[in-house]
Amino acid sequence: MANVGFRIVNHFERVNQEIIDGFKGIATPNIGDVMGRMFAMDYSIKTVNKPGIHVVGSAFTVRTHPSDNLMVHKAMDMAKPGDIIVIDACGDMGNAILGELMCHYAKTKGIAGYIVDGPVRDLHAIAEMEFPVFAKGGSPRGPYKEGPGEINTLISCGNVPVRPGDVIVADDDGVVVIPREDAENVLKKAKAIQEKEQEIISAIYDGRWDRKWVDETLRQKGCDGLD
Ligand SMILES: O=C([O-])CC(=O)C(=O)O
Ligand SMILES: [Mg+2]
Repeated sequence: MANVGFRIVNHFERVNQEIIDGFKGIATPNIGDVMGRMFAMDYSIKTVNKPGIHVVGSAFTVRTHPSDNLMVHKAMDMAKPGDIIVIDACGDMGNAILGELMCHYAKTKGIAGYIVDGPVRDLHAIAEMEFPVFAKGGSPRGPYKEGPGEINTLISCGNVPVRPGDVIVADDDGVVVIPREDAENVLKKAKAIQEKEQEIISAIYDGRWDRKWVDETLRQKGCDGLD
């Protein structure tokens, strides 16, 4: 483990599959809200897929030198079915970190998707094949294959820390990261929020949505012009 910046960690704990599967169908805003609104990635990391995408998996992390994908190729060979490869490319927009070939290969391995703090390429082909990819944008510039980088160490992606084994949920709104030891608790709370929001929607259409809090809050904050 001495070669800081160029090393691979082979073993880490994944969250129980039942808990990971529990997040299927729960929208990212509901999950983000129950973590203090602190664990959602930056808006710039968004889907390059067609609308309606929703993916859940276990983080398999890569930190790569900007514009280089050597360690991402190694990660594809190592990741397990259901893993989402989360790539910290230092937020650099120089060169695409992956493209359609790497998506086809990942798909055959049962890898659930890619999240990239950087650009990708072959956008049309990726959208057509419906393999989940979230990135900062597109670029035709291809990646180098020189290294260095790290696999399965702490990374930062979209301004959120991500550790291998954290739970990732991504949809049209973006990406949330659930710290692995908190996954069960966050799942319970996110389900409760989802139910509560359904209740609110019913209340809106029944004319029962309580709006008193808006004026109360404005009054408390000293706003002029209220009745
Ligand atoms: O050349 C690369 O490594 C990335 C790429 O375009 C692909 O995977 O299709
Ligand atoms: Mg390509």
